[in-house]
Amino acid sequence: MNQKLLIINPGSTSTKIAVYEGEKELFEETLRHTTEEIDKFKHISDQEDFRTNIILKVLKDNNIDVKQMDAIVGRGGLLKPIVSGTYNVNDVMLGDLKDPTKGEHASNLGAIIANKIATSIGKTAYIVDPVVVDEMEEIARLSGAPELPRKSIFHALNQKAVAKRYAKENSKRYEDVNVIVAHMGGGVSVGAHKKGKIVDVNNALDGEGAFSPERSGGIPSGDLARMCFSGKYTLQEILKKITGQGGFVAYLGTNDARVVEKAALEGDEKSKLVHDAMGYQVAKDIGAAAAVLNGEVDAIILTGGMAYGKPIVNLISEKVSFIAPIVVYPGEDEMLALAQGVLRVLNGEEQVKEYK
Ligand SMILES: Nc1ncnc2c1ncn2[C@@H]1O[C@H](COP(=O)(O)OP(=O)(O)O)[C@@H](O)[C@H]1O
Ligand SMILES: CCCC(=O)OP(=O)(O)O
Repeated sequence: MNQKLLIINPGSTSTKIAVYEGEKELFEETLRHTTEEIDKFKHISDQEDFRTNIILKVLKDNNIDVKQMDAIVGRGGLLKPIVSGTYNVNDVMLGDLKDPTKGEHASNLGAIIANKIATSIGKTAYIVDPVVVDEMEEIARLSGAPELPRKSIFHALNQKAVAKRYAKENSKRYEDVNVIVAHMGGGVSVGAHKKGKIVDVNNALDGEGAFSPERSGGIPSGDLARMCFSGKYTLQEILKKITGQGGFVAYLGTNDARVVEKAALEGDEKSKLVHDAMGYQVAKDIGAAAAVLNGEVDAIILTGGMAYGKPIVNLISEKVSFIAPIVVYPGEDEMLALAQGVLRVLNGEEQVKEYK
């Protein structure tokens, strides 16, 4: 009999919920969160009740009985760097996710909420391919400051899922293709996938790569250092400028790319400039990833919520289609990928991993 799974996927601008029976989606809903809603909370872990309550309400409103679930699956957050796979939620993991000094991102809530619901019904909670999956080559880890090595923090789950989908749709194995994936969500990551490994990717959380609806992306380091020591800001305020209140939020006061796109199309010059600048930066990162892959690129995949936006897709495509064919998978395949990761474990095809 097919197993029933509740899937919980907290993103920086949304909470996505799904129920699967085997690989069949029975229910899916995306709840979008405005900057005002999210900004009320000092720490990500403070959002636990807010997001849990809306999840339980959505389930109730749709007559879904959580007790019927065989397992609960959450998006995995800011843990120590680990290999790709399915992990059961344990106390060490929960301790790291609840410790704000280890990093803060909405994905931390995936395991926390999944565990809370799983415990209440006596079932197990899992995560799959958390944002800290690390397959970077050694050469990619060096920044110019030895005490500040580069880190692999990105949309690992969807990057892997869409790259595998591309390979399958082209009758190839993921391990036999080179692709560049640009995930454009609340954060933006551009990954270079070389024969089944993501050998380089920007840290999508912490001030690397293109700016995004709510992140600064890479910013001038010297000016940032001077801003930090100007006496005008606390550490918390500076970190917020990088993650949460950067990008579209800083320029335009919204994390909603649909609002920015609409204003740009209606002639608002600032919205158009900011919208186009983000596309320009993503295109530059795709060019850099092509260099990582020595120009041997089978496809460039544009994905994430913003890949629904035709103007941004067109802008990026115009700049990088000389490198390889463009494939657009709007939204993400994260819910199915979370379900599949746990089904492989429940069906005995894969060993569950233990986070230490
Ligand atoms: N139809 C659309 N056109 C353009 N942008 C969109 C569309 N739908 C969603 N988005 C934007 O995608 C971004 C969120 O992407 P998503 O991958 O869902 O992110 P997250 O998981 O970080 O919440 C938001 O800025 C949202 O406004
Ligand atoms: C923490 C990296 C992944 C990321 O940025 O996710 P969102 O786009 O959901 O914020």
